[in-house]
Amino acid sequence: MMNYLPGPGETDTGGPTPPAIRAEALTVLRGSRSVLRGLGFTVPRGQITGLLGPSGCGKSTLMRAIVGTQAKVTGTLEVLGRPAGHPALRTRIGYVTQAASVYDDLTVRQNLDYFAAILDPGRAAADRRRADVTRAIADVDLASHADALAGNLSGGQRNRVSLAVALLGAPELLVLDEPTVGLDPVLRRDLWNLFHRIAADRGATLLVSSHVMDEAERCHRLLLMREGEILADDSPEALRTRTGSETVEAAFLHLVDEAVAAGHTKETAR
Ligand SMILES: Nc1ncnc2c1ncn2[C@@H]1O[C@H](COP(=O)(O)OP(=O)(O)OP(=O)(O)O)[C@@H](O)[C@H]1O
Repeated sequence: MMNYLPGPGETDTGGPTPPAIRAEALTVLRGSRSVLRGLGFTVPRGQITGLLGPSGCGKSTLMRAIVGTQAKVTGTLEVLGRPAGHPALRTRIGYVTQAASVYDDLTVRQNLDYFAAILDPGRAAADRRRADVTRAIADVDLASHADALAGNLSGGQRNRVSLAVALLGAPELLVLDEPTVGLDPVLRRDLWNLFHRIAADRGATLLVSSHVMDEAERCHRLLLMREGEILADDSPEALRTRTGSETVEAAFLHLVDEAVAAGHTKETAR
């Protein structure tokens, strides 16, 4: 079951702009296991939403469902007003997986030229492509390495090339799967500053996963996950206040304890 709503620029329903993402009773099977179970949440436009939770809780699976590459998805999942995976969404979403997707035998600029040519083909678009590539390289602060072979870059620099590829075409929604993993504190800070610039300057929506709880404090909103379910969908401040916690990490642990206690109560009542 996938609902359909017209996107911007299409036959208008006259209603308000839909959220960047809306899920209702969203379930995903991997093999025969239910790895996402009845999720319901919305992701607002123009903000950074953090998707946080321990390893294996289903963050990557949820991101794959959102970008339309995950099989066995049931329930409602709308992205920018369209059902997830709709062909019209391809150029409106940028997706960065955990493994950097770059060609080692091409330079940074050649990598971007290649992906730009797929996104925006044809001779007539050559000037636009060149400008787009130069902007994306500058956005991720790699102008000084534009002519370096990707294979000679550090892990953090390669991650930034992947991010630059996702920024081509100025997508409305960026889905970034653990983009800061393995980066040193300075690079992590710089990348988060870049995410905020992208949201503020372009009004883009960012969904960023992490299992490092201190990154939660950098997000406008949080989706906290555990074992295939959403534990909380709120701002960091509201979460801390609601749970009487000093940090989002403490709030998360508080919510886990609550969920475990509720589970025990249910078991005992049976
Ligand atoms: N190809 C697969 N086939 C079957 N089950 C899978 C497959 N890939 C992942 N899973 C299972 O789905 C669940 C969710 O995995 P997922 O990769 O979405 O978690 P995650 O929160 O992104 O983890 P991490 O932070 O370690 O990347 C896990 O229990 C995992 O074992």
